[in-house]
Amino acid sequence: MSSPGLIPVDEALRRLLADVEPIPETDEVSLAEAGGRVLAEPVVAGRTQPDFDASAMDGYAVRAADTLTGGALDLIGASAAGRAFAGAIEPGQCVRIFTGAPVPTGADAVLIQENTRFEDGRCLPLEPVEPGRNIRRAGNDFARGDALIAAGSVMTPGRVALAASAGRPTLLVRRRPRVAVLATGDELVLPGDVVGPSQIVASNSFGVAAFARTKGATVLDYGIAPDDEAVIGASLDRAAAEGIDVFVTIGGASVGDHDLIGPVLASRGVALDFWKVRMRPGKPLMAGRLGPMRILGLPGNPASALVTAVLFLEPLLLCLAGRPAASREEVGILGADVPANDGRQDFVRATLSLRDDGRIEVVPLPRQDSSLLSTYASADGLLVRPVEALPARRGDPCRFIRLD
Ligand SMILES: Nc1nc2c(c(=O)[nH]1)N[C@H]1C(S)=C(S)[C@@H](COP(=O)(O)OP(=O)(O)OC[C@H]3O[C@@H](n4cnc5c(N)ncnc54)[C@H](O)[C@@H]3O)O[C@H]1N2
Ligand code: MOO
Repeated sequence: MSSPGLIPVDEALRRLLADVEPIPETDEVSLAEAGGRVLAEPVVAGRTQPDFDASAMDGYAVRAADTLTGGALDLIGASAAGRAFAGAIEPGQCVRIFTGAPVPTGADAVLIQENTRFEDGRCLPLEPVEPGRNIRRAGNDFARGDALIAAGSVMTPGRVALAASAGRPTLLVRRRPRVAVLATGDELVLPGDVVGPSQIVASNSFGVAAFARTKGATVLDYGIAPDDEAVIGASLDRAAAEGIDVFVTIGGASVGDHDLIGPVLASRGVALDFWKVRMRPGKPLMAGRLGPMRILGLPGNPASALVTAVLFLEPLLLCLAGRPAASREEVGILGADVPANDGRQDFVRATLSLRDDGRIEVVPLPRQDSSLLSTYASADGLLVRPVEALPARRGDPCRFIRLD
């Protein structure tokens, strides 16, 4: 079955991301706040690590040649992390040393304590060590001036620690994309409010906002607008005035008499990049821009709003943050037979589990109606069924996207 007038998911994504520029503004943040942020400058080492030869083990700093003779060594002092031994080791001497401590002058190896016997104040090496053994050379990790982390990198925990080690208390990162979320619909009330006849509790904006935050955005909740063009329009104007990068509306994206997002955007002269995508759920998805502000009109059905957020809002946020928006599709194994697909690319809510052979088994959940939040919330991923896919059997390879 063909679906005229709908554009393929890939094409919609291409149009959405066509000329997105990374947000140029930056924030200076402390290291404590830097995790997950995108670096706006390279991190260059302001120091050398370690900046002295350091012991990698607890034991004795020795002259390696002295351990070949089998004779006992005189203990002349100790070197601990933070408290170096001030003197130098002469032939026949050793210094007690601990992991991370500076290796004393004259020593060229560290003998681990398990390979020694201590008798009458003297240390007897039980086996020889070669020069350099158990010593971390100065500059082994990095040297002052080394380029450590490139601009545009996401600050993973390891990179935050590296920046700390390089001596940086703060970092320049790209400003987070600012997202405003507006729920629309006369039927909506806030969670906790009295639900009148024919009303429902607004849920999607909370899910979409939580999602956008986990993807690095600052999110403003614009609340609920009734099905009223003036109110929705005022919200759009507010977003433009507040410097919002992505204005996300939920609901009112379809063709009914009360679906007003399209008319409101038209009234502000917004040319839509696309409307209606060849996908399920999420067909009535619209995208446009008002000046520099991107607008994503997500469909109102809960699973449709959340799936389109995963497929479109996430890559848009990544691009705005200057991060590559690579495909998140992975290969798994079908855990159940699935029927042939029609003309819309299907994103089937599914559970994922690790099989004994290390592959991921993807099992579609039984009820796929796009109004079902209970199904969405118990899904670990989305089974991706291409347009017009043939029936597939349990055990066949398949593609899926993880939900996190
Ligand atoms: N004649 C047609 N009707 C519909 C079509 C179509 O192509 N032709 N598409 C259907 C599809 S697919 C979807 S998805 C929905 C989406 O329509 P809207 O974006 O206009 O969404 P609404 O009508 O406003 O709401 C749909 C549904 O979702 C509930 N909703 C809305 N907002 C929220 C919210 N923030 N939290 C929780 N639930 C929400 C709303 O009450 C409705 O039940 O249109 C189909 N119709
Ligand atoms: O695609 Mo609608 O998004 O099927 O419910």
